[in-house]
Amino acid sequence: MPDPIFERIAIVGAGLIGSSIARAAQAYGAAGAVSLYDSSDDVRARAAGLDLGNVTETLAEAVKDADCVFLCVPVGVLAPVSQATVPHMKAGAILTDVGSVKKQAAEALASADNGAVQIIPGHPIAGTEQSGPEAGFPTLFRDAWHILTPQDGKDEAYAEAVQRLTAFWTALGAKVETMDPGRHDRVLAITSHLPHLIAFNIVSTAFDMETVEQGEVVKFSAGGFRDFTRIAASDPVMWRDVFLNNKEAVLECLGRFSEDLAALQRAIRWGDGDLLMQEFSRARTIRKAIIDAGQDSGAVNFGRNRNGAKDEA
Ligand SMILES: NC(=O)c1ccc[n+]([C@@H]2O[C@H](COP(=O)([O-])OP(=O)(O)OC[C@H]3O[C@@H](n4cnc5c(N)ncnc54)[C@H](O)[C@@H]3O)[C@@H](O)[C@H]2O)c1
Ligand SMILES: O=C(O)C(=O)C[C@]1(C(=O)O)C=C[C@@H](O)C=C1
Repeated sequence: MPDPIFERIAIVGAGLIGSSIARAAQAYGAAGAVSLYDSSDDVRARAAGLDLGNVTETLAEAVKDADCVFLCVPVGVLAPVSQATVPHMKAGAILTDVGSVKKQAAEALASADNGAVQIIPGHPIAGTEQSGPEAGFPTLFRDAWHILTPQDGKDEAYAEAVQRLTAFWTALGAKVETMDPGRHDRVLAITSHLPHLIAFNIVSTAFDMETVEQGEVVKFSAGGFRDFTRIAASDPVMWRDVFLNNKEAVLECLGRFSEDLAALQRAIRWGDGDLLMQEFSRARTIRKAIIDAGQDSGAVNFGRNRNGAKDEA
């Protein structure tokens, strides 16, 4: 095994993402030691039985000797968790996060800046609909993008910290790219946030229709609907926080989406088969381009199963 990138890392929030980082860091030798803390007594007890690293009873204990601290909590609590974490960190250590929204995360982490730690927000574009410490797996980040949104106008020590964090995620199998947080939030609004909103909504509509159709919606649910229910099974707290903290970009996408949906509705009403053909063919081309990009560069991470295998075109 190569030398670890960090002697010790700390993970705050031992759920799907936190436990996957712990597993991957150990499996690929990217960290010499791993400490974990979670505010839930139940999660701490479960994590302690999973061989993820040293599960501590306090936040301070977990982060005090860490070279890099990963905040893996819902984005709504990033500010208070950062403020509770930074005073216990070593000088020069890195504070990063995995939040699905980046403008708000950058502000939340910066609110705890004491001038002694290196703050580098981040987001792995990899996940599943599961939550909790049992749901994590070491190959989650393999071939997936990891986006870092470093702060502007920093010194050489900061650039070195960004390089080290990049090396860590690369060791976990991810492809690292840096981006402006606002741009990240606009891109993710259409590729991740809106699809989740649509899934939550369609499942909710089906739930209401279940009563009208006397239990036959669930009984005869077909493949397309089942795929939506997987996404809609995602953690409600995480997604509430995503929408509340990426409001502007999501509302912008939703406006355009509603207009395009209305055009399809109109085409169905007026029997405009040409328009339907045109739109559906375009969508098929996009799906093919995504699959081809994934095969060429290994950079697209979707439809990943727990074993890390990709889905088929
Ligand atoms: N689930 C995904 O697919 C995915 C993908 C990429 C990024 N993310 C981001 O990762 C973060 C974590 O998501 P997850 O899916 O691992 O969720 P999860 O529910 O599996 O884990 C979150 C953990 O954080 C803990 N927690 C909550 N508040 C805390 C606090 N104040 N102090 C310490 N621990 C606290 C919870 O007890 C829980 O165990 C979120 O910010 C989410 O946006 C999720
Ligand atoms: O595969 C899934 O279940 C996911 O929803 C993962 C997914 C995504 O939308 O692609 C969800 C949220 C993230 O912040 C990153 C990845």
